[in-house]
Amino acid sequence: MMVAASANTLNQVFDVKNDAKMKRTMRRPLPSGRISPVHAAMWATSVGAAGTTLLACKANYLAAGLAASNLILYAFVYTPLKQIHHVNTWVGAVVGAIPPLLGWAVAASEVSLNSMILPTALYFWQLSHFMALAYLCCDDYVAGGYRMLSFADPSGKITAWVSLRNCLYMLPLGLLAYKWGLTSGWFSFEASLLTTGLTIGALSFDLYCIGCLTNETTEIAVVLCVAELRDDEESARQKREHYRAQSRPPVDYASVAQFPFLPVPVYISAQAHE
Ligand SMILES: CC(C)=CCC/C(C)=C/CC/C(C)=C/COP(=O)(O)OP(=O)(O)O
Repeated sequence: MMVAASANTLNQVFDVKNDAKMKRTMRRPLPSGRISPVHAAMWATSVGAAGTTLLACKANYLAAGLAASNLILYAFVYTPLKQIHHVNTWVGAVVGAIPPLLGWAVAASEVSLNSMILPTALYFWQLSHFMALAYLCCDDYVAGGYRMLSFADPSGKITAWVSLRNCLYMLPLGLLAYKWGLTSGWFSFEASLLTTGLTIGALSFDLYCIGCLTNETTEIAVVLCVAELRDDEESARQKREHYRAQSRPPVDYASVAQFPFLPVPVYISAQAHE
């Protein structure tokens, strides 16, 4: 927890200017000025060093090494990469997948094939999660200066496909955990039920983006598809707005559950906040 807190804090220290430009993150302690970057950096350094030392002394060097390397991967590789290339999402998914491996290393003093089930599930889940987030908050990410796959994908078709593909990869993991003797049959059943639910959600996202769940005409979809292949980011943004204005999802789908993976962030204007 201490090393994760340190990594998260460093991420927010490095991203402070970008986070200040995004509605989703602008009210966090650093961009809103409630905590200074120097204060945060000092906290991150001390808690990170203390956490790694504790792991090395009270658990084992494997756990301490995993924690320290994950901190470096998160704060010094993933964080700058967010502004350079959309591959950042795949790197970030590795970062988020390491904590259960770390827990395993603490308990067993080793990592084995068995220990990879939960990290693998988290890796695939995060890709689906961040694809949905990058699609829903696309303009916010553009404003923040980050690079996401959804930027050059105004119709959302590629983003939705990546989301669906990673949900499909999650489907057999519960069964695999049971086959490897890690869990009970009930766990396997419940995990399969949950991942099937996620996959159905991702499938509806996919169908929505290819136009099957909207009143959008095939003609618009084809025009946008061709436009995507040759457009720059600004015209991609205009096309995305045009696309959203043209294609309305079914009322229930939009109003009851805009997307099944996560609640859509609620933006409170600065005036309303005061
Ligand atoms: C031991 C150790 C170091 C564990 C780290 C665990 C951890 C904090 C994982 C988070 C992974 C991740 C990609 C977060 C998103 O960051 P983001 O910068 O994209 O999120 P944001 O846009 O909301 O700031």
